[in-house]
Amino acid sequence: MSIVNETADAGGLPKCSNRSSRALLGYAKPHRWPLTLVLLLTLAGSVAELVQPLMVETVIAKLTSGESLRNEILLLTGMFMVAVLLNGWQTWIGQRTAERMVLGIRRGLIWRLIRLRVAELDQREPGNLTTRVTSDSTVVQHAATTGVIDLINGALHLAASIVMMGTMSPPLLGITATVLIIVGIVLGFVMPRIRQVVQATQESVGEIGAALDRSLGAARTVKANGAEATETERAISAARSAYRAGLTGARYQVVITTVSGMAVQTSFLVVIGFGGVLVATGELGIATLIAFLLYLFNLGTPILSLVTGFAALQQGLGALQRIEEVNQMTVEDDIDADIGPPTGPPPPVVVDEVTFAYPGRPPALIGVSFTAEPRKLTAIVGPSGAGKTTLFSLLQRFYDHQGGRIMLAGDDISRCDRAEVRQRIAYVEQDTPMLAGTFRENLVYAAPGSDPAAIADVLALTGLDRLVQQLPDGLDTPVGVRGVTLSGGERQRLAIARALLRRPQVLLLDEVTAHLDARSEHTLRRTIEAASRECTVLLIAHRLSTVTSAHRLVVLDQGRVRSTGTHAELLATDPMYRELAATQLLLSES
Ligand SMILES: Nc1ncnc2c1ncn2[C@@H]1O[C@H](COP(=O)(O)OP(=O)(O)OP(=O)(O)O)[C@@H](O)[C@H]1O
Repeated sequence: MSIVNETADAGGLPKCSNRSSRALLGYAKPHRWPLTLVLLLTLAGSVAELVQPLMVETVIAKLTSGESLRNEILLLTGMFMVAVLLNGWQTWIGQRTAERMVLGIRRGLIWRLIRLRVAELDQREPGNLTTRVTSDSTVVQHAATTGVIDLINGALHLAASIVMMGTMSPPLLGITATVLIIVGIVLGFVMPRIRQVVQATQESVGEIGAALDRSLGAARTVKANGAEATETERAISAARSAYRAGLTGARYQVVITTVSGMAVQTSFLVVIGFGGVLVATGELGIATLIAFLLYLFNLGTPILSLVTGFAALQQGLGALQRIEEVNQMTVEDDIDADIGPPTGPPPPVVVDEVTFAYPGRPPALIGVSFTAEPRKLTAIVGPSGAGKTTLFSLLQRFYDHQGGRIMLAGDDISRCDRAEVRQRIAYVEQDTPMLAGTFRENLVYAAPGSDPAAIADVLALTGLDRLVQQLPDGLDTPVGVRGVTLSGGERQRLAIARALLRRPQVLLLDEVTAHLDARSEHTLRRTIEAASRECTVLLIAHRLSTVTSAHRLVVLDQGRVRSTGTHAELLATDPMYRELAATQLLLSES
């Protein structure tokens, strides 16, 4: 089944449609006054158009009686000038309102996307989310401004034309109305389908974004695996879906414009024929017939306004559904509190019977309990998949634990604002991502006001001072996209320096020694020891050599705490730990 059909088959459309229409009006509401002004100006332009056939009728009447046309010509010139000026003003106000609206939509989306909960982000592709800000927002903006105005203007213009035509000749209006009803039926059939097509197109555009984001984000992996063809096909297949949906949309557009064009032309011919008979029998004046024909001819304008306004509205509703999806996603709304740097001595971290499962997965942590003492190093060890990183994610409140408590200085962190928790607990991730920018920007990322002395201290503590001296522009040297110009070890030390600069009370380090050579590891061990004299340090380690001197080791296995103790105690009591140590040739060292 094609994407178009899949979307078209989605159930619950009327309900969605009402919700989306309300949401669309919600976006237009803050701009109601400028939009009203634009509408009034557009209506003024329409009135000028509507008056013209009447004036032509007068001109023809005066021409036949040989009267002077001076006043009419002056009036026509004045109306023309006013119409041009009003049109310019209306265009400016309309465009400015449209830009303001799209800014508002984008601002809201950006705010939410950056605050999405980690659980939401786990399920979605970033590229697809991005296109909602870049692409869907403009479609909605077009619908809420141009679409709504075209629709109202078209409807009023059409109604006024029909009234004028009715006053001139009811029989000729009857002919015209029959044709208009046919157009209405066709529009009623085609319009809802346009919305489905637009939604399908926007989904495909989202997929193109997601596919490219995936390939470019992992460009080296793609190249190293020779996966260029697969990745190209993935993005192009989404582009093809957009193309197919676009073509279906184009077909509907053709149906609409052809039917409305033919309707106007047919009624024009019939009115000429029938009107000619009325003129010949003296039931209708020639000037009135010409004025009627001009109204009929000009009917194309309001019909086109109605059609384009309706189509824009349908398109907007389609795109709006994707924007509304973002508005339904859960966000972290407690991270904007202005919380100063943590004060007081470092607290213990008490993990008490904590249980957690990812959605649809067996529990990743089951009844985990231990205490990390302040100013001490607590190491978390255990085989891959044991739940070590998950534990850190809970400590950062990336996810909320489902059972038990995590206490920080006597407070249950699930009752604290995330802003406060993250201000007190610094986290150095496993793959230490860097941001494009300079070395300094990455260093002071979480502590922008740091003074040069504090920066020099952390650089010395992490052994980065020598590297910075060698960089061409020192701290102001760019580190490249995702820090590619630094080695893995340098990135890790920079990430630790960044965390330390914040002077946190608790420091979480996830596999920070993974990329280090013996010398760097030695430097880092000293750094960690120094940090653990200042704050509560929890360290996930695969390489036991980094944690043999830890105050306490917590051995996790399949989501449970298997044992706790010092290195020596665990060697004596825990066979699995002894085996881990043995595989790393530690037994001979100890
Ligand atoms: N975002 C996620 N969604 C669903 N399941 C997850 C997610 N992250 C981890 N898991 C699962 O949870 C379990 C624990 O993973 P976790 O990353 O905490 O282990 P770990 O001990 O840190 O492993 P490693 O040492 O290999 O990094 C694993 O079974 C993993 O597949």
